[in-house]
Amino acid sequence: MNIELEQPNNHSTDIELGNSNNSNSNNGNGVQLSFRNIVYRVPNKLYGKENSMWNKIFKSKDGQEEDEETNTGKPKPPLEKEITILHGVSGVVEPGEIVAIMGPSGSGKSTLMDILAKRKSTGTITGQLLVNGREVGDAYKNYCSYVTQEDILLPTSTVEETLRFYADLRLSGFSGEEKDRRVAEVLQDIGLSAKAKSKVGGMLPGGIMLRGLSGGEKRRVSIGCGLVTNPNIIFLDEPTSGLDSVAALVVMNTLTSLTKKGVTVIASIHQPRTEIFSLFKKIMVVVKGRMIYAGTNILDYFDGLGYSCPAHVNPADFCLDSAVAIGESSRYLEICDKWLQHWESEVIANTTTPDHITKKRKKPSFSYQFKILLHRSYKDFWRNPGNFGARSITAVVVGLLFGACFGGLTTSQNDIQKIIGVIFFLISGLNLTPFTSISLFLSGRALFNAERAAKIYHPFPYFIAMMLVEFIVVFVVAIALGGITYGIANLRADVGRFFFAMMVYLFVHILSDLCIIWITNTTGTSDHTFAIGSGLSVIYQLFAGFFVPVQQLPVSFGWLHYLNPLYYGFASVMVNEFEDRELICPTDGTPCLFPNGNDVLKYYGLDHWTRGNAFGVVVMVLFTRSPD
Ligand SMILES: Nc1ncnc2c1ncn2[C@@H]1O[C@H](COP(=O)(O)OP(=O)(O)OP(=O)(O)O)[C@@H](O)[C@H]1O
Repeated sequence: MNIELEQPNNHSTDIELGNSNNSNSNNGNGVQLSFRNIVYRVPNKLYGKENSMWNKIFKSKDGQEEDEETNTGKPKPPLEKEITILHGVSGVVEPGEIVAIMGPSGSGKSTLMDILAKRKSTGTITGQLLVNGREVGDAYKNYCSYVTQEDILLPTSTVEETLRFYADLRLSGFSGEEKDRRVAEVLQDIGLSAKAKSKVGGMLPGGIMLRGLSGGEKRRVSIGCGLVTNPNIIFLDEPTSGLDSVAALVVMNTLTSLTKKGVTVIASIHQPRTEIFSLFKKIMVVVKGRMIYAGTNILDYFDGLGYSCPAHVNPADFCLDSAVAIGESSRYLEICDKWLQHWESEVIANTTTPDHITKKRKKPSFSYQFKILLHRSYKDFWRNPGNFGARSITAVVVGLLFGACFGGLTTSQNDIQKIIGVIFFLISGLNLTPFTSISLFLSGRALFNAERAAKIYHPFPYFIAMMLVEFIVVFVVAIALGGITYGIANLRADVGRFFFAMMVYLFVHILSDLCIIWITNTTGTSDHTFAIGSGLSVIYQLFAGFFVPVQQLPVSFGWLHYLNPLYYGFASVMVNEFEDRELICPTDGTPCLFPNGNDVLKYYGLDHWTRGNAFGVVVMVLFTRSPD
């Protein structure tokens, strides 16, 4: 990212967020947001390819490039290294104003809003972004909140808990009572005091539907999350999209009531109905990355350009249609220039800068973030027992089935292959179980991404809290599956060796779980996670040393087993089971293949391992992978 917002003459401000004393009221102190000459460019990914393609097509036979002047008449294509998305956009939003950013699809509304909310992390941005006439640097985010189009909320939390979570993480330094009071105020602001104890609801990971709030109510909870910090400006990406007309109007009334408390509301909208359109005090129209109007009387302005709104036509529809028509007309640039001149000569001249306010916000410590995140994860875990239930019941059933197949094994030669089989299939089963949680990890990822975009916590405490709760399931699954099978299969009867085997199974399971979490977070889709994860598992199992002892693997890729954590898990449990163990030889004169467990280890190429060394590698792999 390359942000080059120009510094105005005024110096950057020291910012101080109200402490507990001003938590009761909303700011009362709206802020003026002005942006000047915002230009946004992104690299043109097609630049290189397009260049060579056009060169091939339009090079004449003698190697000269052709253009308008040559006999083909075809113009040379514009081969710019960067695409300009916004071309010098300027505007002012006054304190307590409610502003709609409109424009045809792809005109740059979301881009402009992301830049105004300082959420753009790619491309080059130039221009000025001023709060009450001053540049406020990194502290800008203390002034504003951003509400995304999707309501990504934790379904198992109540409305009150959701807001309290934001209050805990964003109102550092406030006492518990002050946070409660702030949450109560926000509940009132969004009109959901009566639903404070209702669960948000929605589709739980695994497909169970939890009954909860309506779409409009969820949208208001999302707005509430943004209001907890008492922001001066709130940005909303299409706040009414996806809602029925009544719910959309309720959301808009909520936003309008905020402006009466001094909050500045800026929303991108598509085609609102007339009642909603009329609630916006100012309309900004962006067409092809340029502002063509920003003001309170759009219909008159368009009328002056020759676009008159017919009677009984939704003015929002009319504005959008006119914007499209302007974008396609030959007068487009002329109209943009006209607006620019008007902006420079009249709007800037008549704009006064309100008094400056200061805001400062303390960040909660990592340990406090961890505490809050752990508390929420723990509650979510118990309120959504489906995944835990399914995974632990499956572990018990599979353990019993393993027991049925491998029950009551002895150390006779006939049972040795079965002992090795049960050891391998336990490792393999624990490697595959995390696949049942892909949807759980994916929903966690969506929530994490949304909350991280709002920068309410650091990923590290989130990851540790999430893993600690996940550890409960992993522990139960590993011990249930491993313990039941170990007991019924009558593996080596030694308390120390039993606990050692359980430890290895637990670590192999944690490692496999982390692997699936990592793939889920990287790919972001269940299909890709399943494809990559299952491919990896097959390779891991193939090279674990069970199907083909490692010394018998082809030399060219036999080394792969060194990279395979399942191999080390398998090796440590095998050594645990067989080292220095007398095995029963046949008495009928049949040759005795493995008179001692050490012979089994030798046959499988595991005789150079101690159980501690092999387990040590599993632990090492776990700790080198966990930061992922
Ligand atoms: N990082 C980027 N790289 C390349 N193109 C981009 C990038 N960001 C935005 N654009 C392009 O800029 C244009 C404006 O995008 P933007 O999402 O702001 O439009 P919009 O007006 O919000 O559209 P819609 O109403 O359909 O959401 C689009 O053509 C988009 O493809």
